[in-house]
Formats: sequence, C-alpha cells, structure tokens
Amino acid sequence: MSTGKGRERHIPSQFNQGERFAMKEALKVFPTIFKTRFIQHEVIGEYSHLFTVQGSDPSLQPYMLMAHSDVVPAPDEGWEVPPFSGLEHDGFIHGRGTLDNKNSLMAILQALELLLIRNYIPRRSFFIALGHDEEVSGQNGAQKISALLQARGVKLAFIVDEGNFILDGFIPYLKKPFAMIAVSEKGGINLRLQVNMTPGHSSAPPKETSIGILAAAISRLEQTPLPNMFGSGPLKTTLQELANEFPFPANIVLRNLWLFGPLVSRLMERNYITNALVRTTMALTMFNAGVKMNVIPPMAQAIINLRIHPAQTVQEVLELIKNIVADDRVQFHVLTAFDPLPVSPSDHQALGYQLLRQTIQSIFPEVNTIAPGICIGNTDSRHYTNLTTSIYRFNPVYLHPQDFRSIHGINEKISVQAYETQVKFIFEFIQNADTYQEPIPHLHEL
Ligand SMILES: CCCCCCCC/C=C\CCCCCCCC(=O)N[C@@H](CCC(N)=O)C(=O)O
Ligand SMILES: [Zn+2]
Ligand SMILES: [Zn+2]
Repeated sequence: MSTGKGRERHIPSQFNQGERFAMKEALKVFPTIFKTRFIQHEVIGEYSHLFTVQGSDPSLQPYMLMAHSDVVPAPDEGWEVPPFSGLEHDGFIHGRGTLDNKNSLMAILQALELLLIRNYIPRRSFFIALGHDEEVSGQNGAQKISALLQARGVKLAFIVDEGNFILDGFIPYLKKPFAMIAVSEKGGINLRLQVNMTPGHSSAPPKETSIGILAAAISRLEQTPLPNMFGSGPLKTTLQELANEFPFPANIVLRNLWLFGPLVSRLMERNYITNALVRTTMALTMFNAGVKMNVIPPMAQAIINLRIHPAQTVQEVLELIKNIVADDRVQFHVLTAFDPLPVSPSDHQALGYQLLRQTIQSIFPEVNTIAPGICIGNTDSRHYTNLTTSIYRFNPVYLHPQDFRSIHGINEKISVQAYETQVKFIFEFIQNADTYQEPIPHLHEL
C-alpha cells in the first residue's frame, strides 16, 4: 500500500545501540512526546491517558492505538523472579504485565518518541488510549475516553488493541507461526451463584448444606460443556486461510470443512485453548462459603466467568446454565454481561486490517499466513463500538502455548528482542497509516 505521491522520506526503523539501550531501560517519561506542539495529553478517569496526535492532513480520518497499564494480581509463589521486579535476565524482561499489556503501552509510546526524535510529523491524526482498569471492565478508563471522544464528534477509521498475536505451536501438525488478527471477541458474563440456608449447630447437620448444594450445582456445570458451535463465527475463515500451511491430508480436511467440520470440531475441543474457540466456556473462578468450623454455613457463593461464543447471546447462555443447574435453591445474580462483539471487516478495502497485514509482512517476512479470527479474551476496545465498526485486536508479538499460560498466570515475560520488534512494528505501522487510502464504510451483518 503506497503512502501516496509526494510522501516525505520513509523513516527507516533502525535504532542505534544507545536508543536500544534507552528503549529497554525507558521507565522514565517520554520527553519528546510531552513537548511536541501537535500532541495533546489528557488524563481521564484519574488514571487513564489519552494522547491526541494531530496530523498535517485533517481530511484523513483518525485511528486509535490502545493499551492498558493495569494488571491482574501476581502472588510471588511459583515465579522465577518477583513478579513486580521487572528483572531482566537471560534476554527476557520478567514480570506481570510484560505480555498483558504493559509491553504494548510502552512500545506505543516508545515508537512515537523515536519517530518524533527523527522529526516525524504524521499526516493522519491518531489517538493513543491507555486505560487503567481494563482488567476490571474498563468502566472508568476506556468507557470514559470513548464517551469523551463521542461528545467531541470523533469517528475513527479503525482501532488496534491487544487481543491476539503471532501464534506459534498452538495447532498440531502446524509447524509455522501465523498471525491471527482478532476481528471480534467473545461476549462475557460474570455470574454469581448463591445458596442461602438457616445456620445451625454442626453437630446435627441437615442432609445437605449450602456448600454441598452449590458444589453439586457447580459440578454439574463442569461436567456439562455448553454446545460445540463450530461452523458459525470467524473460525471457519481462520482455518480455511490456514489450510495451505498444513501438510496433506490436513490441508484437504481444512479445505473441505463442509464434510470434515464435525471431525475438526472434535479435535479442537480436546485442547483447552482451541476448545475456547468452538464453544462458550465456563470457569469457576471464586468460591466463598462458611463462617466457622462448627456452624452450618448460612450462605455459599460461587462466581462463574463465562466467555460467550459469537453464535450465542447472554440470554441464551443464561437459560442453558439454569437448565444444567436445575435446582431452585440456587440463586443467580448477573454481575456483568455483554454479548459477543460484531465482526470487523477484513476484506481488501478494510484499511486497518490491510495496514496490519502490510506491516506484519514487512516486519515478520517469515509469517506466511495472516488470518482473521476471534479473541477468546475481552478487551477495552469493546467500549469503542460507537466510534468505529473496525476494531482489530492484535499485538505483534510471538505467542507460544506456554506464554499463553503465563498471561494471568505465573512467569509472564517478554524477550528484549520481542519487545524491540514490537516497537519497530508500531514505528512502521504509524508511518504506513499515513496512506491517503480511506476506509470504506462497513455495515455489520445483523
Ligand atoms: C486456530 C488457532 C488457535 C488460536 C489459539 C488462541 C490463542 C489465544 C491467544 C490470545 C488470547 C489472549 C487474550 C489476551 C487479551 C485478553 C486481555 C484480558 O485479560 N482481558 C480481560 C478483561 C476483563 C474484563 N472485565 O474486561 C479478560 O479477558 O479477562
Ligand atoms: Zn490485557
Ligand atoms: Zn489481562
């Protein structure tokens, strides 16, 4: 994709040793960003940051780069190094947030800083939205930034946020890495199940206690996976795009999912990560009950975190859950819920998707396949559907299954080289976005 006639020189993404050292050590502010006249910085919701980078051509529709600064907790147990030490050793930077999602926040700011140092002036305006509460729904960060931009009449050409990666080693027989750009994300429900009972002396217990009733209900849920929805949603497109990367006969199977779909869906549900692509998943994440060792528990509570497949809705899933529990003593409280997100365009006219493709091909020439897919997690970008129909969840970082397990898990880390490459990608992407090509309006399928 050309950047158009008369484009000032393209700034090569080569960084000298000093810059690379500074990149790695850059825990200080980015001085050039904060003193550049065409960049406005605002703090939103007390701890989120919005940068408006004004381009030289106001006729070009702006886009947005997103990341978040907050992280989930990380107890020391199991970590090779203290999870908040940021320790660097063996070529890795260790710590909570190095993949989810401080790497992106720092890489975006670092790339912009390096561009500004080279006297870069963007043609296309863009926003940088850095949320502070993504891990707890984004209501005080992203949601407020979205409302502010809407009040200002902003419409975005596209958004790039976290959510998927260059995947390597997730599928048996697929030896090559491939980039999956998430064009949608699953819906979500945080559901509280609760059983209340009259407390009493444990020396004369009832046949069942609140804990026993709730535990039995939870066990029924864990033993009853929700329906396999393979065949609806972006997954088939993902697999068909991947077919060429597979050896015979897997490539024939993937090119004929009309016939082999049931086989492929069974194979995908065997692995806990690919299983998350074919169905709505349920995870029992919290269980609280009991007050004393010799008191019949008056109340038992459990929290189930559900991620809804694109072919289902919140209401449908709640009905399925209630039918599996099938016990009137169990009360249901929906704490948070949202439907699966609309599918963003990935055709040749989809500007954001094509810019990602172009930059992936430039920075990762070894990655032959770039496919649209779905994000099995949730992101702050869901708060911006009022500003654009083109939301892409993709971080230009290789992810292996063991890396995925470290996200919200233990020993999260990113290699220095992967971080430098992420900076390089964003450095190039921002310049590639200066193309004169404009997005074609996209209407979501109903
Ligand atoms: C066919 C190919 C196989 C593909 C395998 C997919 C591998 C999974 C790759 C990436 C998924 C990681 C998800 C990262 C984004 C999620 C960020 C996050 O943790 N968000 C929170 C938000 C919580 C909230 N309340 O909004 C979350 O999802 O819990
Ligand atoms: Zn995240
Ligand atoms: Zn997270």
